[in-house]
Amino acid sequence: MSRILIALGGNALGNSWKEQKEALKEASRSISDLIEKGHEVIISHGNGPQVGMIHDAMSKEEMPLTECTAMSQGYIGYHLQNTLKNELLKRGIEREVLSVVTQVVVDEKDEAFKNPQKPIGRFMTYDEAKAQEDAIGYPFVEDSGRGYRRVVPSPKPVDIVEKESVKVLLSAGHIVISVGGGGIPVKKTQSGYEGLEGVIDKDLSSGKLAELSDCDFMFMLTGVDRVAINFGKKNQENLSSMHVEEALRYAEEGQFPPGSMLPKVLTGVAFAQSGKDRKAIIGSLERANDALVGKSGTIIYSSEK
Ligand SMILES: Nc1ncnc2c1ncn2[C@@H]1O[C@H](COP(=O)(O)OP(=O)(O)O)[C@@H](O)[C@H]1O
Ligand SMILES: NC(=O)OP(=O)(O)O
Repeated sequence: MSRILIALGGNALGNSWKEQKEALKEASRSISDLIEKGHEVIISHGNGPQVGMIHDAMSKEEMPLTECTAMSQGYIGYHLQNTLKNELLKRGIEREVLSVVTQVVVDEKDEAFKNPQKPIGRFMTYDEAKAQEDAIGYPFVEDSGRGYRRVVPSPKPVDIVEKESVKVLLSAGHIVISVGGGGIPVKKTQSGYEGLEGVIDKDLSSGKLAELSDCDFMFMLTGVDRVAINFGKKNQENLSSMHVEEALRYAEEGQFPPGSMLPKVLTGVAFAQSGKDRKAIIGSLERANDALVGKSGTIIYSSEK
């Protein structure tokens, strides 16, 4: 039996509440397979498309991104609690599934605040993105051949405020959802914690949570079956495994874009190096079970495969 953190990609959640619920029914089947096999599971999720949608919808209120991330934790967390609980009940498994609204401490001097790099919201054409930049001042980037998206600051996670509660819930046997959307970015002040504008990368926060909760495996489930080098080019090569040194070399060569695959690979490297026999796997949700037995996904390892 292993303890596994599963990080669900924001883009694997669809573009509307209906699509999200259907996608999470599918995710809940894969996650339940792991639970049925006796593994302990912790879940985190992205919120890039969703936090952009919420921010746009709340624009009249000028709702800060921090509050929008909190809303996305409730919105996605509810669907996940509901679909996973129902799938477990169908299989005769009685377990509590609950979301922890999670704050993540960041450094207010993080360079990311001056250099927005995290794509959020919907994919746009160049002309749409440029018009939005001219009208509202939102900078944008091209995102992995899929279109153009708004970018926001994405500070690195330093600590998880609710980490002790997460550990208590896990040791009581509950299935916990935490650091949704990377967690709500906060800074520590003399009088407590205060929200900061940005969206933390959920893979980086998930890596922290996986280390703190002593996981054996960390799954980053996204839109591709495997990490590739020369991604999107004629000579694309999908990788079934990467030693940490190989992964860092590819990262140096610029094989992984900063707003998408780079944080996953760097998180995988840090997790694999953080303890003996810890392994990170990047792969697709549909093939999560295959990935656990090495038939899919890209395993990142530091000692033995
Ligand atoms: N080298 C690469 N190998 C595989 N996928 C890549 C690579 N570079 C960019 N990508 C793209 O990055 C995406 C994963 O990043 P992203 O969509 O931000 O993740 P998430 O699913 O967590 O939201 C993949 O679906 C793929 O389109
Ligand atoms: N917060 C975050 O990293 O979301 P995505 O995984 O959707 O980009």
